[in-house]
Amino acid sequence: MIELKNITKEFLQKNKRITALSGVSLQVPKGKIFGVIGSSGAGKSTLIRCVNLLERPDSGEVIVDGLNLMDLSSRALALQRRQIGMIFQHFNLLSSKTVFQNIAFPLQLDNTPTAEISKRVKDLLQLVGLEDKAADYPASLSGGQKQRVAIARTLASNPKVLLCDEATSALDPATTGSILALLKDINQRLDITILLITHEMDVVKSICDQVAVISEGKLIEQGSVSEIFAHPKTAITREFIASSLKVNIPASYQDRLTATAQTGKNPLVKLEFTGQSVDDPVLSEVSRLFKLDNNIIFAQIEHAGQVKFGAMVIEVSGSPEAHEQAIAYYQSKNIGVEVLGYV
Ligand SMILES: Nc1ncnc2c1ncn2[C@@H]1O[C@H](COP(=O)(O)OP(=O)(O)OP(=O)(O)O)[C@@H](O)[C@H]1O
Repeated sequence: MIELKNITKEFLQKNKRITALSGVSLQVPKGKIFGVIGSSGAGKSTLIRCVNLLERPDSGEVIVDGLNLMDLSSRALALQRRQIGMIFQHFNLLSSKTVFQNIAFPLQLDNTPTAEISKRVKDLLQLVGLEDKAADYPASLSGGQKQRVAIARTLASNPKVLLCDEATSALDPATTGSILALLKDINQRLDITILLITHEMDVVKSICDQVAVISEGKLIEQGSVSEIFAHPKTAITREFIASSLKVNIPASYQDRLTATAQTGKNPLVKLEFTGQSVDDPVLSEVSRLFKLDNNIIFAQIEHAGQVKFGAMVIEVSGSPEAHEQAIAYYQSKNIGVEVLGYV
């Protein structure tokens, strides 16, 4: 549905050339959700804005639904852009118009008959769960509600493609979750292809089928989400994956934690499960084999695609020899092990 071929884009900043995108190629199959993740300044916004030619690449091809947008006249491009919806981090709603009027706006521009507009807006309000907000103004809505209005407004033109420019970055985690669920619902129910950019691996993990990692204007890795989580090839990708795991040691343990072993203290061990880790019941195996006990202090195990990954912090009792053996055992199963200290 979307294909970028060898896109290059440079900007001039104070007489200096900045390469925002260099040789970027990607394909988003129809009906899929494709995420592009990267840190600040990596080129994400430039990339997504190239898809509807809000930013015109210096070279390369932008093909959407079989049409090379770079070849189109401005009239033909304007028509084609209606097939490509876009939502933004800061919603971009018209503050002087009600929720209803905001959603109706693209339909009015299209000269849609009033009765049809009324029906379509009602259906869209229902789809995004805002039936009771039709007469409200954006200022009285929460961030999540504003983004729902923006999504409804974009869907009013029946786009085939939805571009999401950091659509959840201004929202709290719970609201982020509900907007991502709405995007997934729209993708499945209306068969809309979604390309999103984000700096959060959580977003990728929760709704994307495929992901590309962008760094300094280049796509350094891309593949299915489970492939990338299972076999990250670059340090940057590994960092993004690690950033979606937030290991949390309770204060009562934190207070007692010492860097060196002491009599009467047990090691506090962090285990990291990645796509390479063997999927065995390792805690009970270790306990049986080496006669030690594991007390789980913290655990976050998740699934992305078919891959299990996550982290766990355990307090391990038993002899020092048993601890050594357990650590070697975990390592043999490709589980990352780190002794955080002693408690
Ligand atoms: N209109 C512009 N004029 C000059 N330089 C620009 C312009 N737009 C982007 N750039 C530069 O291109 C590079 C990529 O910027 P871009 O906004 O695409 O990155 P990003 O990954 O979206 O970053 P962020 O997450 O901070 O928004 C940066 O060095 C930026 O300063």
